[in-house]
Amino acid sequence: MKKGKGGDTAPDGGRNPYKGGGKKKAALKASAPVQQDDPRLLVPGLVLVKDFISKEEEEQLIQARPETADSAVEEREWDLDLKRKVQQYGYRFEHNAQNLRGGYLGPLPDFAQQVTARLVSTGLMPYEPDQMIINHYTPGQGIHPHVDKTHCFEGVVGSLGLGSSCIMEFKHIETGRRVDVFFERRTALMLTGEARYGWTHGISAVVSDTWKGVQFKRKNRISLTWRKVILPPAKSDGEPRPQPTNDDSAHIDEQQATA
Ligand SMILES: O=C(O)CCC(=O)C(=O)O
Ligand SMILES: [Fe+2]
Repeated sequence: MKKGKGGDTAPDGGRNPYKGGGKKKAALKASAPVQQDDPRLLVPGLVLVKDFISKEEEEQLIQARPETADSAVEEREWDLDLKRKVQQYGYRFEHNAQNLRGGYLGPLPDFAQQVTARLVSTGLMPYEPDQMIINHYTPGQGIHPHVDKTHCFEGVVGSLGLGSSCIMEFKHIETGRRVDVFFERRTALMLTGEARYGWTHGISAVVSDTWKGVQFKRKNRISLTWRKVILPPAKSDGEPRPQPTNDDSAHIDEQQATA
């Protein structure tokens, strides 16, 4: 897999096209299956791949999460600062400061290696991700509407939902138009292009979701989110020193820093 800056290997992999220097939009991969209502049309750049992993893989990932993992998996404390439990791998994003000054925590974990590789080999992720966040939600927990920080992360962000379905709410930043998307468990949800930069996404803090008249009770839900960080050039000692510029004022979270 060719490494490099976003945009050189895949559709919409580049920097924020809303800030100039945008890359031309390319067609979505023909092979990517899409769920009901074709959300690509409603939220351009949104890609949903149903059954991206099998039920067995889902179970393995849930069991392998670090709090229950054997010694092969790096022990990692859950970060309880937010209203949901969070763990991070790769580069650490500081939720309070909204930057990458948390430094490098090490490679992405082995237990997620297979699914990470699949994201890349299928072309969904146009580069090797070097940051992964695990969110753990109990019923009634969610995530505020936000745009994943554009000064910290490249143009494609991928999430995989485990254990529970939910509704992800998209809101167009300029028009306020809202689109709800049923985010089924085992589905890979990719934010590219306009979906990445022009819309917020969030999950309501509710105990059940109603989709097409059917009520879905929330269960414990774990999501894995892969991103590639935007790093400044390494310092002379060879240690990468994340020093993102704070050019993201147009894309702040609606309510608080969450992503
Ligand atoms: O839980 C999810 O599916 C979404 C997580 C998310 O948006 C994020 O961590 O930025
Ligand atoms: Fe996000």
